[in-house]
Amino acid sequence: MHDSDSLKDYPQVRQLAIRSLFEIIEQSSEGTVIVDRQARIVWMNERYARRFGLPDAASAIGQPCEAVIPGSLMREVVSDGKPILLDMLDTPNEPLVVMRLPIHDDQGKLIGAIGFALFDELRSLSPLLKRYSSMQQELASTRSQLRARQAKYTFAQFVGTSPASLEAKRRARRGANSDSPVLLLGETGTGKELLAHAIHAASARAHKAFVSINSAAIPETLLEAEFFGTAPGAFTGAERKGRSGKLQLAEGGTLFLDEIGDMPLALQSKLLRVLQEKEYEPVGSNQMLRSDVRIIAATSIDLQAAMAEGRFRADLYYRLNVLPIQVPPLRERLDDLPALCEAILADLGSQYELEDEAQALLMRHAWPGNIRELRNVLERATLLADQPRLGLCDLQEALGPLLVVEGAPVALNLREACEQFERKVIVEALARCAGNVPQTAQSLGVGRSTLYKKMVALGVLSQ
Ligand SMILES: Nc1ncnc2c1ncn2[C@@H]1O[C@H](COP(=O)(O)OP(=O)(O)OP(=O)(O)O)[C@@H](O)[C@H]1O
Repeated sequence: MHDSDSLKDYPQVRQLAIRSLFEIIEQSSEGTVIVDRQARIVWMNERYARRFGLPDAASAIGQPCEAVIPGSLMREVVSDGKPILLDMLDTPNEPLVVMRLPIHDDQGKLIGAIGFALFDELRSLSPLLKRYSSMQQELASTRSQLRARQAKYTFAQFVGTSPASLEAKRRARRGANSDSPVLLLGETGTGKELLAHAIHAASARAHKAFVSINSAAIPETLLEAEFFGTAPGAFTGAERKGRSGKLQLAEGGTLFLDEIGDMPLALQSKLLRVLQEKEYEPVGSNQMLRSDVRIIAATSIDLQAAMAEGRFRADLYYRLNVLPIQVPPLRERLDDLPALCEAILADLGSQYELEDEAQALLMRHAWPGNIRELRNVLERATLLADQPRLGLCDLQEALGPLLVVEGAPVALNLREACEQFERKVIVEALARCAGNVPQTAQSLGVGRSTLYKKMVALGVLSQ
């Protein structure tokens, strides 16, 4: 009889094929396991048992499959009866390529499932596995980057129930519900950045990135590349490969432009184009990229004055000024001070408390550095104090010279009154010049070193 004759009896051939298939896969696979209808292991080969740290296959019998094979989906197969022809099973060593098939009895009733771990013998799958593991790595790094770029604050962290605070919060919430630009205006340390985070966190873009760029902190020559990124080959050395700009990192999310008033004019024109056309070119590229970002800008300088002096483009100002939010200085919302102190002290360590006289002293200070200054003062007081109850002396020491808030009832002698007036003039001029001392000195008509000396003497600048 020819070999081919034995292939004519189809049912017989089918049985042989089934047996051969089972034997070949069973022998060449990394492991085989059979479970019953309850997903309990009824058989396992020795190799597979050892892979999962068992001394022998017999010790697996009767155990739920997941107890032996973490992440096993055999239970899914016995519950819905559907095969999983190709899947990846993560194991502590390497991922396995697995195949899971339901087992039916002669009447077609589902009685269990068989799983094969195909790995070593399927070398042709190694490019696939490589790709899978590099995709896993990429996914993990994208996830961690996104986590790092998520909003750090929510509205709940903006402490304050004074009318001025509630109004700023109300407008910010309105900003969160729209996609239009938001312009946060207010002195340094008033909580503009906190509100920008909170707006993003409450917006529809919350699951995407929140990216900040501070125009005052980055040298002008680097700002454009930082903003738009660079094309491959645009630079030599480390930058040769090209780099994503903040706009690209914020794609789909929110771009926070801190100290927008310090943005160079050339960059202002390019930003305007992004806002209007929603496209930009990375540095050294001639390819336009589409951009979908929500802009929140903040400044502590007077943008109207900057416009009048030609330092800020009027068209950009009008484009950004869709929803202006004035964040009030602390001296105009001293009602918020007790709650702010409590929140900050709780953040610094739950044991600290302020005595009444200490609180009263803080209520008299004008807080040119606003809540940032309050935080620093309280932090300093907790470091200097010997006990958790912070008294008047602790706060006097931490605060330094008091800058008395206008209108506060206080008896001053002539020298103190003159000093207070000088301090007020200097602090206001500094605020107008965004803290730039040479510019402030010029505007006050005094020399730079004279101004520095006065600032130290008056406690505007610590020594
Ligand atoms: N209403 C508030 N409640 C609680 N903490 C606040 C509040 N406002 C500001 N802070 C805290 O004060 C500090 C300064 O706030 P933030 O950086 O948001 O100010 P800013 O206006 O952006 O300052 P700058 O203009 O100098 O960048 C931060 O530690 C912030 O968490």
